[in-house]
Amino acid sequence: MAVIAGVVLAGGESRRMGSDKTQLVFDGKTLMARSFDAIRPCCSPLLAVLGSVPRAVPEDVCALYDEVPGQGPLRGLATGLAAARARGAGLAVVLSADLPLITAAVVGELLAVFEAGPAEALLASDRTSEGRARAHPLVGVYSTELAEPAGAALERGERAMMRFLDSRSIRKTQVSDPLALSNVNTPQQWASLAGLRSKA
Ligand SMILES: Nc1nc2c(ncn2[C@@H]2O[C@H](COP(=O)(O)OP(=O)(O)OP(=O)(O)O)[C@@H](O)[C@H]2O)c(=O)[nH]1
Repeated sequence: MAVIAGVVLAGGESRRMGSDKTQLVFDGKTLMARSFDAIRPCCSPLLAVLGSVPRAVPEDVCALYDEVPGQGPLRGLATGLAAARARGAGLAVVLSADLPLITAAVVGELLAVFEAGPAEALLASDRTSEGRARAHPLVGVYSTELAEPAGAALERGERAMMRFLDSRSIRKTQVSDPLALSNVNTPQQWASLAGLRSKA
């Protein structure tokens, strides 16, 4: 069976949140743990890509550190894909660690769509309130062969993940549960999510 790694990027600084958002607890679990719960059914090995600072990771997860810290999610992606490839994985599901509503069902959908028409990456997408398609690069399936071009782009000074991805062969797909793609960046977003929950 093909090896599909599960990679969670969790090396950010959470400046807008003001405290480490990967360790915020939603429904009894940290956001980092929730991302791993979503990929665990389909993926092994499980890798957490931290920046340079150690963080708690689930027991079955291998913690890695960015090859060069402080360069943002594109470096986390390059580090995670290189480590996944070194462990024999041709593909990796890549998630951020700030997705309170992410589900294994969405991850399963992405893998099924990827297999139906492979590309270098398949990104989940939803629609903005103006109806424009919006891709979520940190909810996606990636060929681990992108590790090298991502590293080369970083060497050239590129930091913007979407600019790098737009230069590659990528596909986007709308998922059936767009709320699952909501990520939290600020205390206001976190509070409104908690409000949503208390109404449920
Ligand atoms: N490994 C790694 N992950 C990162 C890095 N920067 C951000 N991430 C992760 O990528 C995801 C999206 O991060 P952002 O919200 O864009 O950045 P952040 O640094 O966490 O937050 P801000 O400081 O508010 O921008 C989160 O899961 C972060 O933990 C990085 O330099 N390395």
